[in-house]
Order: sequence, then C-alpha cells, then structure tokens
Amino acid sequence: MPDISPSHFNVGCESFPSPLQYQDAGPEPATPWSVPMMKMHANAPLRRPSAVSEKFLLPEHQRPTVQHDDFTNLEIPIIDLAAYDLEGDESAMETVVAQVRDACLNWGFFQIINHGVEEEILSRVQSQANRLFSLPYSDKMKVQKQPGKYSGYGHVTAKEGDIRPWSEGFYFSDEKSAADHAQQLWPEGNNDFVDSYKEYCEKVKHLSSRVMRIIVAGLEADPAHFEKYTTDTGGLLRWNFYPACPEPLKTIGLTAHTDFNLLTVLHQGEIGGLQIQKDGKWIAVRPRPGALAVNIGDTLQVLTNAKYKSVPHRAVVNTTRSRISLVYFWVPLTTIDIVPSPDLVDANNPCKYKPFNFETLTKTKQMSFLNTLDHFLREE
Ligand SMILES: O=C(O)CCC(=O)C(=O)O
Ligand SMILES: [Fe+2]
Repeated sequence: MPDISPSHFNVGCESFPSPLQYQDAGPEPATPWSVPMMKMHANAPLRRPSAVSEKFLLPEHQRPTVQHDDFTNLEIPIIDLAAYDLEGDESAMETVVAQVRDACLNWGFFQIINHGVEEEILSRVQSQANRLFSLPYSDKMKVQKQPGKYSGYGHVTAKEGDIRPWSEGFYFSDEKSAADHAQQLWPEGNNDFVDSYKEYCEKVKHLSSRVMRIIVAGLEADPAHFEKYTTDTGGLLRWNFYPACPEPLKTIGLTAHTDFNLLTVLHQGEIGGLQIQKDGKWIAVRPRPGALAVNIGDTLQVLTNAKYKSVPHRAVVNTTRSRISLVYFWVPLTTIDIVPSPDLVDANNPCKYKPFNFETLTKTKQMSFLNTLDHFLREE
C-alpha cells in the first residue's frame, strides 16, 4: 500500500495535555491532578475537578447550543445493507442504491446496519481503546504522536494556538506502528491490541469499498474513474476519547470540520455526541445499537464535482459519561491528482475544482479544518 500518512492533524508535541490533566488546574497553568501531585500538595485543600482551564474554553460565539442528547425527529437515514447482497434480487439492490443516493444527496451522512462488522470485534476494539485511554498519562506519552507522523497518542487541533478540544486521540497508520506502540505501552504483552486493530481495519476497509460501490452505482458515472482512487488503497484509524466534562456547553470535544478522505466509517458507541450540520443547523445524531455511521469526505466531494457534499460535523461532550468513538478514514490513492469524474461535468455543472493532489489536500486541511475545499475552487 502507498504511504498514506498525512500529517492531517496537527498535534501539540512539546507537552500534549489531556483534558483530565487540566480539570483541577488552579491559577497556575496546567498542573496534573494525578496522585503524585496530590501527595506533593498533601496539606493543600483538595479542589474538586470542576474547573475547566481556559485552554479549553471556547469564545462565546463558538459554543455549542445543541447538547449531546438533544435528539429530534430529524434523523440521518438508517440503511439496511443486507438487501444489497440478496443473490439475484435486483430490485432489492436497486432499493439500497437509491437509499444511499438520497442519503448522499440530502445528508452526506447515513447509518448502516447489517454491515458485516460483527458486534464482537467492535466491542473488542472498544475495550482496547478503553484500556489504552485509562492508562496513566505518563504511559500514554511514551507513544506520543511525533511531528510529521500519523500514528500515536495526541489530540486534534486544526492549527497552533487553537482552543484545545476536550478529547484525546490515538492514531494508527499501519500494523507495524500499532505493534510498536503496544510493545511500549504493555511490555508484558497485549496481543489483542494489535490483533483487534488488524481485524477491525480489514473489516472496515472491505466495508468501505462495498459502500463505495453502492455509492458509485447510484451516480450515473463510469466506475473506472473512482476505481483509479480506490484500488490498492487503505485507511487510517483514529480512536477519540471524550472524558466527561464539567462545562460541556463551553467546550467542544472535536471542533467542526469536514473529513479529508473518500469515506469515513464511524463507530459512535452508545452515547450521543456526534453532531452534523443540516441546512445551517446542528443536529445531534442518535446512536443506534450496532449501526455504523458513514460520511462523505472532501475527496469524494471533489470526485463527484460536489454533487455529494462532505458535511461539517463535530463532537460535543457531556457532564457525566465519557465516550469513545472509533473512526476509519478510507483514503484515496495518493499519487494521482484528485479531479472530478468527467461524467459529472457538463455545461450546467462545470468543473468546480482545480487539480490538486492528496498531499496538498492534507496540508491545506491543517490550515483550514472546515472549508478546506474552498482553497481549490476554480474562479467562476
Ligand atoms: O467522535 C465522533 O463522533 C466524531 C469523530 C470525527 O468526526 C472524526 O474523528 O473525524
Ligand atoms: Fe470527522
């Protein structure tokens, strides 16, 4: 597989702080509230971990107003993929293709059930993620994400100086780095970390290409154009951990962004937090047990000449329950320019984007987390 390690997300490297470290920060900057620290201050009154450091406080106009469980009747489509595989039942397949087409046109996001990634592997990965994020901060820092590398422990920020998200992340680019990290974190051994990572990646990769075929089948465009980007490619994984937060309406778990890749497959867990933008409003996505969410990334938006949009989304936090999400970014082949399918370009829909490559896209994403593709628009 080609190198697909973009430095997509910038990570504060000198001293990456976790939200948990900051909860008890006093007037002095960032003091860990770990046990050794408490011992050092044995005579000082114990403060409750209720304050949130300024590093995490959003300016008022950027604060979320929709809470993690503010679900309404406006829900992203839930699509059952089982019908797509019914041998010989063309109309069932066409129904799925049409449902996916509508979801892509109207939402850019949908949830899928009967997707083939078994509950068992999802919960194994989830428990490895729990195990990792529960490690002491100093252990996690042993595998801190390094500048220019995709894998390791870090947090997402769009660029230096941005307000810190109320989350921690763990990034995987390939099996080798996963194995190296496991070795550093658990010298006594933890094979299931790498095994479950590997198995999960294989399954979601397979699922991603299946969903892509369904998407392309609904596009009235030659599949060969899309196959150029999807043959022989792979994905990047990120686990997000959002600790419970005393001030969920003043902070953000993951700031509003679009994904850079082709397609994202997201396991939200059972606790709400994911929100997407629909007609300029934020909507809380209700987690469905066993479902996976899929969304269109910037790359697919370009390949479809913006017929399908890469929709802004974010994650909010809550006061009582921490949350973990598992995110698989299926990325395009990196060596060719990203250009729209010629079948989706005509006099009424002129080509919207200048050619650019994946590396330029990921660099631009670091500067511009949200409106990344505006940088590549052709002049009217
Ligand atoms: O945690 C979530 O629900 C959203 C995660 C996400 O959008 C991302 O990691 O790109
Ligand atoms: Fe995302």
